[in-house]
Amino acid sequence: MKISILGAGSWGTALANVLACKGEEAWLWARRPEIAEDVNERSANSRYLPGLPLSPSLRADTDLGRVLAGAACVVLAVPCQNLALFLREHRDLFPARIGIVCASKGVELGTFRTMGQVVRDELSGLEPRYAVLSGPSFASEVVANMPTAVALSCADAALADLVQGLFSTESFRVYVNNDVTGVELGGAVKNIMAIASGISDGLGFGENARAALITRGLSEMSRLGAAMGARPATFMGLSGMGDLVLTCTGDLSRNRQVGLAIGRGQTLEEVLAGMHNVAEGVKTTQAVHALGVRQGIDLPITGQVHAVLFENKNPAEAVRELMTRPLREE
Ligand SMILES: NC(=O)c1ccc[n+]([C@@H]2O[C@H](COP(=O)([O-])OP(=O)(O)OC[C@H]3O[C@@H](n4cnc5c(N)ncnc54)[C@H](O)[C@@H]3O)[C@@H](O)[C@H]2O)c1
Ligand SMILES: O=P(O)(O)OC[C@H](O)CO
Repeated sequence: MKISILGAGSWGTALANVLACKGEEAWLWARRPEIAEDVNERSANSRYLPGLPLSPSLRADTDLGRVLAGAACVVLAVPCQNLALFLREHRDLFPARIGIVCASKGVELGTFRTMGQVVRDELSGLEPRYAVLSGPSFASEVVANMPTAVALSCADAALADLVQGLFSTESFRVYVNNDVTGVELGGAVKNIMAIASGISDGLGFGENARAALITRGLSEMSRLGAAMGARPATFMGLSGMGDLVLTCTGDLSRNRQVGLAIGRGQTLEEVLAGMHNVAEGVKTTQAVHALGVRQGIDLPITGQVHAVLFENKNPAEAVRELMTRPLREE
């Protein structure tokens, strides 16, 4: 069975490699020819996963038509803010009723669309079947075959079964649920909390502060989710609490690294200028903050991260304001 993975950054490559290692026919679409060449000739993606050998059977190609032709299933690993345009430009290449597995985590700026909504809108008429794969999963650990568990959410039980079986290995365990909105929002909001946690650590605050941010971040994520129709229990799972803990504490998180640098005194522009990977939490902070304001949902940590990133607020002052808000019940 042919599976096409679109986006040859860290995560698309890692997921394609899981499939290739299992003997599945995984075709990775790369925007840049030098990445396709690195994968095909050296079984490596030195730009995004330096020092990590990939399966010799993994194939990459820059021709999207060739990658998509005859695919049984398509995995999307393109950054969230670029996904709509990408799908719009290439929609003619997508087969009707194709199974889509979105692996990107974020909310679209300006429209507040989750990636499921983006896929539905941009591929309307083609009736794609949609699933989202999310959870605590650093790409480099997945490529190194370290144990990882993720959530796959899908309203279509047949597609859920197929994708769960396709991706599951001894070191990559896939759990299934059908709360697509909950899984998507968990994956998006945890990136904002990872920036918050990085800022706190960068300021020199301790483990108490980080634990508070994780716990109150979970509450914030659940509040937003409830307003958007997600199930509260979903946020206690891998795509909520699991990913929140990983990215708020794990230094492999790019979002946490953005926060750390800002807490230590760099500006957002300086941090982003020095990164070649996407930190989805930056734009998702703008999107979720605006969504919260519009819908009247109380999102205090998101609001303070937004103020630090985009309103020039001093990070220490942001922490002080969070600590001195009106007292309330937990
Ligand atoms: N890296 C991880 O550990 C990890 C794990 C889980 C989920 N994710 C999610 O996966 C998504 C992709 O992240 P990543 O880590 O692979 O990012 P990355 O920065 O490593 O790579 C991004 C990839 O997207 C491509 N790209 C950028 N703009 C594009 C466009 N306009 N059209 C087509 N392709 C474009 C780049 O060429 C690159 O191949 C993000 O939403 C991220 O949150 C990442
Ligand atoms: O590096 P980050 O912060 O984008 O996090 C990567 C994954 O989302 C972790 O599950």
